Amino acid sequence: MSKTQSGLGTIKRDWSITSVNAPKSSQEIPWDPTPPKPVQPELSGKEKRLRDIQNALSARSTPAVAQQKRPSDSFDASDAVPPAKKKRQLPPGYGDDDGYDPAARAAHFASSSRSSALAKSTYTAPPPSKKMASVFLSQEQNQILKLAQEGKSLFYTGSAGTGKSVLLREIIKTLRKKHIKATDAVAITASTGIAACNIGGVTIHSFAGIGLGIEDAEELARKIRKNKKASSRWMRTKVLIIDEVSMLDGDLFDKLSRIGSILRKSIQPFGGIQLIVTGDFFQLPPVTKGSSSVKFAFEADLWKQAIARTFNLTKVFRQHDQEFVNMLNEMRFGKLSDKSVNKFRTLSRPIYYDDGLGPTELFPRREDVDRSNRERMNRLTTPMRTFRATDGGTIQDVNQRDKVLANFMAVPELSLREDAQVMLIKNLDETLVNGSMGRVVRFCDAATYGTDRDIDGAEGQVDTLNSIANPAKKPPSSNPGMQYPVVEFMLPNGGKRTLLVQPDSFKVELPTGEVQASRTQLPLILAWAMSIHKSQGQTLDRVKVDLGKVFEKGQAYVALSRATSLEGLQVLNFDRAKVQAHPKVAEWSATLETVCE
Ligand SMILES: Nc1ncnc2c1ncn2[C@@H]1O[C@H](COP(=O)(O)OP(=O)(O)OP(=O)(O)O)[C@@H](O)[C@H]1O
Repeated sequence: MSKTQSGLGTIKRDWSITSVNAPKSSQEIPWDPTPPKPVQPELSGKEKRLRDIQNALSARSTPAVAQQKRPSDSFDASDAVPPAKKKRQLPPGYGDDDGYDPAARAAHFASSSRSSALAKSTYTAPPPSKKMASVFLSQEQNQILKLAQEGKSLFYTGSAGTGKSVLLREIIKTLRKKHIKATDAVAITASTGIAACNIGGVTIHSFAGIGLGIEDAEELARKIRKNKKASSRWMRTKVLIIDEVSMLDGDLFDKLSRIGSILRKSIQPFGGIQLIVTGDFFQLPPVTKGSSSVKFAFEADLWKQAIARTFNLTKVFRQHDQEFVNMLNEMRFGKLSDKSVNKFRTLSRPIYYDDGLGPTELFPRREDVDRSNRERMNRLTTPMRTFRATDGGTIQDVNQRDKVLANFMAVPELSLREDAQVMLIKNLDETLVNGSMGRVVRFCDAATYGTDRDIDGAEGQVDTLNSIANPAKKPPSSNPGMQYPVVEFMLPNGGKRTLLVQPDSFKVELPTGEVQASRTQLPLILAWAMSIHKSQGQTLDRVKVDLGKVFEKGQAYVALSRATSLEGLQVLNFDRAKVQAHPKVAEWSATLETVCE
């Protein structure tokens, strides 16, 4: 059966509520929907999301957490074929990774001479407000935030789309505020470079100064002592945040804990540093070498000692259709019912979209991603323009720096043509966010764009990335005569918004503010295809996955759970055997009750 769908862009912000059936073993925190909103079943998913976004935007009361002014951190960066920005989709107000300060931006729009011009921006839907909307954490998210603020070491998990990343951003903001006098007190790390880029941090290896971390803890501690910067990080850190812990090796967790104890001369795990750990062990596992069997972080000897509390988020924000939520949950545990298998099989039908944007096809291997994007580009006949990144940073070793840069979403060389399907990889405001899908409609220089001389542009098309994302400063390497892509983005409400996209900066920064690696590039990637690894954390309205190519446990779950609806999901070669949960994870998750209090 084929069907035509009209345009619905990638939804970054969901405000309505869907609960997943939590495993009995999990620790549930009672919660009420905040803000309370009755579900109106007669609305379509798209209408519901639009309604909820509008409600949220017009809500008068803002929760304390959402009102907190962002610290003036300035992370950006992403990864190589990922997800990161797992990079996860963040709702409005969560632009920690883009150096965005809503207050500064609002002030700019109020005072800037450009504000009147911006008000003329052409939209096919109601023009969005320029300020980032507040996010209302659910009660369960708020409870965890409170404990983190009180200094508790904790691990929280939850199925895909339960707002782990959103909560982590809030925890980071809150803890940075708490430790405002010691800028490097909060160390933000993740198990992989891509995941680290998504939260504006560094890899746990890089934070710890352990290189590959092959030696034993004592030897590594000796090495770190000789490295002034690394040992000072260990001594000054008060909170260690570890994201995407599912990909962290259990032995490494133990080593890190022991290193902390040795360096900080404390018998406590990690030398007494508060730990905030998150991730979903049902998603991607640690990379194993050769035939060695995987050891998850929860299998580490010191896991239970280091993690005082474990929580399981249960409220799914990404999907609104309870049937789909249930199917994904069954899949997560590798226990698909016949009904769900049959339903997944029906998803092999082609889906036709009538707005020029197709699905993003998710592949396990980067070669397939590159090939697919290349093939689609080659079908276009318009002239190709190539944009090369400018790279920098304090890492002197070129190979090492390139390794870090390879985790950025922003690519070293971006070739575009008119009609190319692209994804925005920065949060700009409440409608243009990391993950927004669009199409290149033309190329134009910044001086001409939106002026009388801009004969190709419709009247009023004057939004530029510079004016939105970086009002106070010139874009990093914007060249006045240079032509940049004009992209027509799909908005969450089904409308469109056109933007001149200019270069922006991405960086990996240590807690001290040292920029290890930076890249200036257009905040766009080709989006006909993406790797499952890079898609981790994304929220996509249109997804195509061929499960025949999936080889790793957790990959199928990650890929399919990116989709916001069954209507926007095409699944080829569905095979029950491809969606098995790792037995160790399934077993461990059943013991969560005893891990939790
Ligand atoms: N409190 C909230 N209010 C509204 N929307 C939210 C909230 N928390 C999360 N979301 C939205 O839910 C979606 C998924 O959030 P997020 O990426 O944080 O989930 P996740 O648990 O990290 O998912 P995954 O494990 O798949 O990466 C995003 O679109 C996000 O904006």
